[in-house]
Amino acid sequence: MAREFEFEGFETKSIHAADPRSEAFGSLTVPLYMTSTYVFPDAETGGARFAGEEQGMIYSRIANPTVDVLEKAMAQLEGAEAGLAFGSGMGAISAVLIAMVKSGDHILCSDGLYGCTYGLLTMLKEKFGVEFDLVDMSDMERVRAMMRPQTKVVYVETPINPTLKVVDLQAVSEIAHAGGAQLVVDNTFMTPYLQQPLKHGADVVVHSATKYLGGHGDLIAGVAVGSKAFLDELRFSTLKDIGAVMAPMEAWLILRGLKTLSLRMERHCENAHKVYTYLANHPKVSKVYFPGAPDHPQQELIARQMRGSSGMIAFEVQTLEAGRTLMNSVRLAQLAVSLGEATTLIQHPASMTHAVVPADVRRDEMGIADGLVRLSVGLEHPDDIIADLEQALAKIP
Ligand SMILES: C/C=C(/N=C/c1c(COP(=O)(O)O)cnc(C)c1O)C(=O)O
Repeated sequence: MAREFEFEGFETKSIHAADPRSEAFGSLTVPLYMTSTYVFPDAETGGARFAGEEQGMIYSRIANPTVDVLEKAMAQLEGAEAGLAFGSGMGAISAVLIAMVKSGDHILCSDGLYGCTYGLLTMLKEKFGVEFDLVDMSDMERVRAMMRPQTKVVYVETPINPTLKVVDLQAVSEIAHAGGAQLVVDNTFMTPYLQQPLKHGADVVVHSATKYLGGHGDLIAGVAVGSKAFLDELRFSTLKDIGAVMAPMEAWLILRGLKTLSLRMERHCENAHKVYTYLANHPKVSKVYFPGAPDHPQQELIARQMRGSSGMIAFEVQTLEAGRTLMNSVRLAQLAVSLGEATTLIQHPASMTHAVVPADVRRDEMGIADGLVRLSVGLEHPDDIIADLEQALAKIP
């Protein structure tokens, strides 16, 4: 079980949230329950647990003791009543959205989303008649105008993958709630160390735990946090019956990642600021998108909503060819999708993470240019990251 807190510091909570002392032997780390099923003491107990009349483990697709500790730890770090773990970020997102909508409903989204999230929305529309629209959420009048009586969910990434635009959660939540909709926020790029959307009016927060939460590029996982009532509903519906469950090993690794989350996010932020300054002054870089930019137009909102920039930077070079030359020339950064781990990663959204988005939507609504490159700034020495970019940019004719 995760302990109830008498300490306030995030750094303390993220280390002590997983309190295994209720387990046997007093192990300091959480025991790893590599089991698919649980033995009932007698038939009556088995029946009572299936009927929901008695607490207790039934089957690891429904709950697992190691995963349970992670769920409670994530709820505490995000300031939620409850958490639920999934086998991937997309598993969490699909379970939440499918639970919230039915045919004929409408989802209003930020005008930028991870490519597969857009793919999921397209599938829900084409196969199940759930409509969705993207809207520029820097214009609240436009958001209000796009709400429909059928709008059940307002779905937001902030900062947006990959353009890093920031959305005012408090303002959007007021519009969503006034229209009878729930606000779902994907907090993957920030983590609860840098941003806690529930404090700004979100109803549910989702994460790709694959990224900063695990922090070491060695797992795929997802998490949702929110009200206990909603997450209990999810557990026995779109988790249990669709089945995108998190394995106990992944939960154990994420709990280990959480212990250094605050340290790692501080270093990701620090390194990203140095890399941003380098890129912003480079003659071959035409535009840089970074929430930590000192002249960022949304400074007031960023200061109110975010504790730091995180480690993500997007920037444009003149052409797609120039971008490819750059990506083919890095030697320290790795040319790979994903983000949020110790290794600096570089990728090309238009042809990789967002290739699934129709070109007109990708370019005209999401603002993803063909020359846009996305950098997940890692934990290497910043001088080495910059020297690597310097030699790679020099290769652009
Ligand atoms: C290759 C994956 C990338 N992203 C993923 C992602 C997911 C989906 O998370 P799983 O990959 O299902 O854990 C959810 N939410 C956000 C904001 C994401 O960036 C990527 O961008 O590089």
